[in-house]
Amino acid sequence: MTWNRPVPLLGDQTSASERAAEVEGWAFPQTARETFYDVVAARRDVRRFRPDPVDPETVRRVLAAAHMAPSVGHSQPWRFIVVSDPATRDRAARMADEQRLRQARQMDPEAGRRLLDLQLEGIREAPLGVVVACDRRTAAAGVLGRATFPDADMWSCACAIQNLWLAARAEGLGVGWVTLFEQHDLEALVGVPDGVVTLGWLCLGWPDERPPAPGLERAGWSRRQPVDEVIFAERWSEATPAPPSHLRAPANDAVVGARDEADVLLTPPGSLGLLDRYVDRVEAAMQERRESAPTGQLLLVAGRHPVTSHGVSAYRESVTEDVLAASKVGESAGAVAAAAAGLDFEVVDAGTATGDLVTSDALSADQVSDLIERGRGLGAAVGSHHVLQALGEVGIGNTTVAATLAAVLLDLPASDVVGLGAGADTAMVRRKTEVVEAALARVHAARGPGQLLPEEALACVGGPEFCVLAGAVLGAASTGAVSVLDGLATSVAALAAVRIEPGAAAYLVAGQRSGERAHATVLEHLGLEPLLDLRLRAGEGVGATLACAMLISGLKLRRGIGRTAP
Ligand SMILES: O=C(O)c1ccc[n+]([C@@H]2O[C@H](COP(=O)([O-])O)[C@@H](O)[C@H]2O)c1
Ligand SMILES: Cc1cc2nc[nH]c2cc1C
Repeated sequence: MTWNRPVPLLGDQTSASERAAEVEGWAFPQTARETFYDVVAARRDVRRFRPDPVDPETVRRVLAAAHMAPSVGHSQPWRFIVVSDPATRDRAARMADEQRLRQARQMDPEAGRRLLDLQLEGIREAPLGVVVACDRRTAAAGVLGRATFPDADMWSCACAIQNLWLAARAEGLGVGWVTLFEQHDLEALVGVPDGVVTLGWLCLGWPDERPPAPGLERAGWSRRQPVDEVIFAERWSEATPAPPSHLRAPANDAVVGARDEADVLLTPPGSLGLLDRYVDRVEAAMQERRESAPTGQLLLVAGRHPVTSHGVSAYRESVTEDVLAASKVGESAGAVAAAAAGLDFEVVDAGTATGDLVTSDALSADQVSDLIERGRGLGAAVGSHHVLQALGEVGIGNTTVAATLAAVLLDLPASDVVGLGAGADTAMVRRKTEVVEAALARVHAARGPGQLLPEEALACVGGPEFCVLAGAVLGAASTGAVSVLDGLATSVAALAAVRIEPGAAAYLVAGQRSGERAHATVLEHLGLEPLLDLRLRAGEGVGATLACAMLISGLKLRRGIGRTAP
């Protein structure tokens, strides 16, 4: 049965099939595009103006274009103070002249003379001045996008200036941007309050020069760099090259194909929220693998840790052996969870670390590379049968190891990474923190400052299951299979894997966020939002398995929901 596509009454009414049929359908006609590029190429910093007035309607069109500029978090922080009073323009011109003389004095005589030759009379001549101001009184943290780039509001105002400039050029008006002011002088001149800053003075009027090339270029101050000198491929060209990643994310057409496929369902696009985003990821992987049935396997990896001698776990080490044995007969939590979710199950003993982190490295470099290789083989084997690899671990004491590894990989203090593990009390948390601090101090003393390579971190403060799990992520990704992470330990292992091969990040799903302290931070660094948040601390891949069941339901929804006509 094919249903009518529910066309939304709001927003974008195009369908995925329309967009796919004509990817260039958003372009303007050829002549309009040519005109646009002509305007961009012909924009000049104009310094000489005719005294003729500018029609207020034209000024308004130009300012409205400025107001159409992009702004961070749609904050529209710009304000345009339009100055026509000749007395104010005179005072601004005098201030700029003063700065020009002051700067010329500090330059070598030749450059100074050329600065003095520069035309600044535009401030007096142009009938209008526009002081562009940025209202910065909203806290950066309150604006989407400014918490991380606090100056993005100023850049938004610069975008507005560029819009104004291009619109003015199209109208035949000239604009000259003058920043030869002391900030506070200009701000006082037009009376802006505290917390509002100016981006300079724009002279606006009919031009009395029509320069074919930039004035500073003609005056020999500078030249337009060839465009190829400012475009780098992939990375800054002076930087040392990143380690090559052999892994590739699913091709763009697979990712877009997965989304397009979802667009024709009889449900609002993206209605499954975060689950939809992860289903897109798995669908893209399945398209590349030319697979139609979503199946998965839980890989449960066990490890043993001499750090337990420091009293960091509420349980005896023998629990690890019990869980291993129970797994073999299908009675561990992980084994039962896998069966309940319809996943295949494999348990692997990765062995015992040889050091306690505090007095010696957990593993040798050779052990680490052997264990990673072993993991690669296991992950690739899972990937040869299944698109989903749920990851789990068991290892009494390994939350202390996971915390230390997270601290080393992310440069965090012990207090930010130590958690309750399988059931620590306050005294044990204190002891765990001291152990992590001691391990970090040993690493810093032995290796000095600077980041360790992921393999070095695994050797210094890792453990066998962490190496095997990191390898399993890489091995699965190499076959195009997606790894579903469980608690802190599997996530830290995935972080190490992504440090080894950045391409692996596209093949990860955060199954859950556990109660372990550092888990949220590690997931943030992986750029992953957790599907579930149940305060689990079961380990053994129980959370990953629950998330896999949900992913498989999501994939089945995708396949089962009725299709609509394009
Ligand atoms: O997955 C988690 O976030 C998680 C949180 C707390 C404990 N665990 C499990 O408990 C064990 C480690 O806890 P601990 O206190 O001995 O470090 C290990 O076998 C994990 O599978 C797991
Ligand atoms: C019983 C038990 C089972 C576990 N499975 C993973 N970690 C564990 C810790 C304990 C204590």
